[in-house]
Amino acid sequence: MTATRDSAAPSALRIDTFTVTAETDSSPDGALAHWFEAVRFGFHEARTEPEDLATYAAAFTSDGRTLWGAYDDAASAHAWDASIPVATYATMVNSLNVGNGQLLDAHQITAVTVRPTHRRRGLLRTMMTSDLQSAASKGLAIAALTASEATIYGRFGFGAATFTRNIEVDVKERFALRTPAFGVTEIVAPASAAALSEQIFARFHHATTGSVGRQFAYPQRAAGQWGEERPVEDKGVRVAVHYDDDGRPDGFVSYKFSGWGTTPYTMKIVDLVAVSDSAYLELWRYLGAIDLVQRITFDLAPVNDPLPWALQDRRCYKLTGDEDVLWLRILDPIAALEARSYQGAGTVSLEIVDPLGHASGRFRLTVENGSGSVTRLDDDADTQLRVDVTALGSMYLGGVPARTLAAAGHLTEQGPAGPGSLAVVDRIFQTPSDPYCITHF
Ligand SMILES: CC(=O)SCCNC(=O)CCNC(=O)[C@H](O)C(C)(C)COP(=O)(O)OP(=O)(O)OC[C@H]1O[C@@H](n2cnc3c(N)ncnc32)[C@H](O)[C@@H]1OP(=O)(O)O
Repeated sequence: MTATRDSAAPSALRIDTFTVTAETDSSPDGALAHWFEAVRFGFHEARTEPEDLATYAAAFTSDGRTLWGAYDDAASAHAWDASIPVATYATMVNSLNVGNGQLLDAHQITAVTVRPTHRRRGLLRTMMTSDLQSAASKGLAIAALTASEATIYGRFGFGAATFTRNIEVDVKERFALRTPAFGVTEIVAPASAAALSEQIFARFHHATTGSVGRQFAYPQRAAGQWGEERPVEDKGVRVAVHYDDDGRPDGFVSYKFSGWGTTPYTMKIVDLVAVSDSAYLELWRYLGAIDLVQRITFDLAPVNDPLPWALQDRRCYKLTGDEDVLWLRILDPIAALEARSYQGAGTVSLEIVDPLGHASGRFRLTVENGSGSVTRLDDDADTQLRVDVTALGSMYLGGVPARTLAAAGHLTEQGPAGPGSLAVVDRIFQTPSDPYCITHF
């Protein structure tokens, strides 16, 4: 474990950061155990079981996580152990599919908690501003997170960029698909499930704009090797894999029965990954054929879900919620805008407004044959559009049209060449499908 100290912490608090490695002390008295105590406290979860710490340490080592803890050395007598941080924060780097199969390293932020006794004193702001500065100086063009509340991260330049839907599907007698069946679906032996899920996710990740690479825990949870609460086997999780006509696995679903006490009898999808729309529908055909089940719930359905349109009776499909998943923060607009692909050709000049300064400036984006190049302009150059950095994050993957953000005041046409530039942005930023992120972190 390597540690550094941040002297910018609010007075009397000490911020340490450490990376988890194979040598990290995972004993109940170690810094990792104390860090977990704080995170689980922050998210209202039960205290960590000591025997789980070594498993988490191995997982975090594989993820390459850096952990932050803010410590209150001046805690009064009888207060919780001063070695348990009063605030936590963690980062790792994973790839983000920015469209057209292009993967860009994204700086991921997770495990943000501040103890109620220490909230609203600027602890989050201290950790976040110092971390974003460091990520930008390492050359990471984008930071990403999934947010517990929509009100926290806009002030740091993050905009909601991908969305999913919560659905309930009635799988009683009237459930049937109108699409022709293809391939086969098999129940997977528990020992093979993690590797198969990884293999299928890798294909999905390369094919899906908005997907982020998964941390160590994902295949374990998909396979039931890890349960929802603890990294120990959950024997209630079952896994089915769909194989295409050539016998190649192209989708999996892992699911768990909610119990005979739940009515209607409900199967909850733990994870579902399909590399094509047809594999997705075949997994639903399988789910709809499970006997004794009346309802299936899924929290990560795509916004433009083909399922209701493939059902004989689209009213089997009920939308129960709408969620933002990935929030993006552009740190380097030149690298970020040049990494994604575009539709056709067009030119637009932008003034990016970023209160933290990372993406501030004036830029010209020139798109030819779907590729973009970006030039920094003089600070007093005329530009056609003024855009908040949060809006740039929201429109970056094509998930939110610029005209929608403009209507909400986040984007404004300006200057003599401004009129019409919004339409140009909407045309060139359009993507063939909605960005779709099915990974929380
Ligand atoms: C990526 C993730 O991990 S998402 C999980 C986020 N964590 C949680 O939801 C756990 C419960 N909440 C918490 O632990 C804390 O309340 C946190 C982490 C959200 C905020 O920590 P704090 O140290 O209190 O934030 P800090 O004092 O730095 O506030 C910075 C600014 O954000 C604002 N802010 C902080 N939390 C919130 C919130 N939940 N809603 C709205 N505004 C907020 C503050 O008012 C402040 O605004 P200002 O700069 O305009 O004055």
